[in-house]
Amino acid sequence: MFKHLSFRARMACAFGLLTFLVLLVASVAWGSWTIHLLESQVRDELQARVHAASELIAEGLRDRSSEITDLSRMPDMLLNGAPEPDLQERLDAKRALKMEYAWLGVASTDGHVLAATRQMLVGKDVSQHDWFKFGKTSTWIGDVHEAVLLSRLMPRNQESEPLRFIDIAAPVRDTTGAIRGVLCAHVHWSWITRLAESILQADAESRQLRIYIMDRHGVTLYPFAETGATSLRLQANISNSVGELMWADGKRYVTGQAALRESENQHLGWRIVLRQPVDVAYAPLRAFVKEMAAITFIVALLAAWLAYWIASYLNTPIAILATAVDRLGGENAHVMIAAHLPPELQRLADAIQAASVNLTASRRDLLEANELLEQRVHERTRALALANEALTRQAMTDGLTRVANRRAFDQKLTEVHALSARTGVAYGLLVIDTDLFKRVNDQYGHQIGDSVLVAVAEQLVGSLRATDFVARYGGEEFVVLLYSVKTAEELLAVAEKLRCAIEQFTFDPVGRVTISLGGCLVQGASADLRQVIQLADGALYEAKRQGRNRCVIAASPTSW
Ligand SMILES: Nc1nc2c(ncn2[C@@H]2O[C@H](COP(=O)(O)OP(=O)(O)OP(=O)(O)O)[C@@H](O)[C@H]2O)c(=O)[nH]1
Repeated sequence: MFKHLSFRARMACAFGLLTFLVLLVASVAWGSWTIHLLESQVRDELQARVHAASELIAEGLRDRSSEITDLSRMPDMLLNGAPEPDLQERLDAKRALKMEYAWLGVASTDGHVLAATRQMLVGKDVSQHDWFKFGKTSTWIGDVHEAVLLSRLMPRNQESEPLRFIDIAAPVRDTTGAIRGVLCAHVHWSWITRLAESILQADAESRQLRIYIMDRHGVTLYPFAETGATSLRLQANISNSVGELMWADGKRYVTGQAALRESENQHLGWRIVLRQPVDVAYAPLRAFVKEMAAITFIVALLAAWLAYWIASYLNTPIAILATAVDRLGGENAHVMIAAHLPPELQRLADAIQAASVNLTASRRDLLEANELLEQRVHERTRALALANEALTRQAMTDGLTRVANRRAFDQKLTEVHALSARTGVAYGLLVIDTDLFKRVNDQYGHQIGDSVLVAVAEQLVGSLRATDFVARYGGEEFVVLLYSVKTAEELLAVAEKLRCAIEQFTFDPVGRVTISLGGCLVQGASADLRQVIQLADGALYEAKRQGRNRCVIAASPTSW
């Protein structure tokens, strides 16, 4: 898949992947840490609040308990079993001062109310009430309960909810320490719940924060709507805890709980519980995760661009080297790498430049060698041509007289005859025989005979125009082709000229030598070659017959 990618693309992919992985790991680690931190903040806040509520209620109960204890120790509250005269006013004053007191009263040792705020329940028998039973021995705080006797006598703030109290009772003793009665205060349950609610801020509803007061068995005491329900299994051994718990409604809540701090005479076992739905509590986390994903995406884009830029930057020197290597294969292999490169690549660049210099030198040498070779080939070819020409000339030249031989004559005659046949221009043919040459040989020897033949050839050539053709036909016979003659008379004149030239030449040591000539004027179209030769030979024969050293021109074949 990657093998077709360029080096730059591969590096960009590698850098991009690496950056992406680093980002992924970093964002996961950072995200996990931040989520853990935010979760801890949510839990810590819940725990702090529920702890504050617990402390508020504990402090309130302790203060009320102290107040009732102090009040019960008022000297001479019950004189000889009867309330002192202004006890009624004192109880009313206390209630007026602390509105959480619903009712304050003092009962005799036989359980009859002797004095009470607004004289409510005075004379009533309370001997069966817990507060009376337990209050006779020490200060006692009772669990929440609905109003029994007072329910019809006292106004209710919330019609939907029954009047509920907690009781605080303390023994009333005389100066000897003997029990004279029991002082009891009914404290509004709503005062407790307000203390609990007070730790919730204005945004509690929007954040769906809800506070509970539960007894030691997890039965809900507050809020009223869930009173008696067991909404949550409490963790009995954990006085202060916070965590995500499944509630009875099947939903998960971040739940903080704190056991009520109690004094010796207090055995309520309440737990204050504060809960918030998990999805609401961790909503900021979801927002955070979205923001983080967006930031990671943007950073990944930037990283991808950065990776491409780095890949391009790193690839630049390699691209320069690759271009230089490409140029090595070009016509001009001379490479100059001027870029500033890292040391490792600079070594490579130096090697390429050195290779370029060597290559250039090698090419120059090769070029020179080629030129030299071409020159030699040319010279050899020329020499061969000359040799061929010489061979051809040799093959066409008579070895003794250096004029053309019979083969050359046959070839020339064929060409001339054909040309004449085509153009209609006549040519002349002379056949020349050295007279009585046998005697020369016999008398002077063959070598002298040869020199005579050579001299005859020279005289013939010297007497003719350069354009005329002289050949040795064989033995002591020569032939001449003449292109410039147009009539038999002209041909005869040339023949006579040749005859005279030989006749007048002195052949050393032979002296005079004569030749006989037979000739004919030919128009190529009028006869074939064989006829032309026979005609000239016939004329020569006639010249011999007439006594030698003479010229005979045969009649032209056209006239036949
Ligand atoms: N030295 C020499 N002699 C040659 C050569 N070719 C031919 N001869 C001689 O030339 C002579 C020709 O003799 P013949 O044919 O009898 O004719 P002739 O003696 O010239 O007499 P006519 O032709 O009748 O005038 C012969 O003796 C040949 O041997 C040659 O190349 N060199």
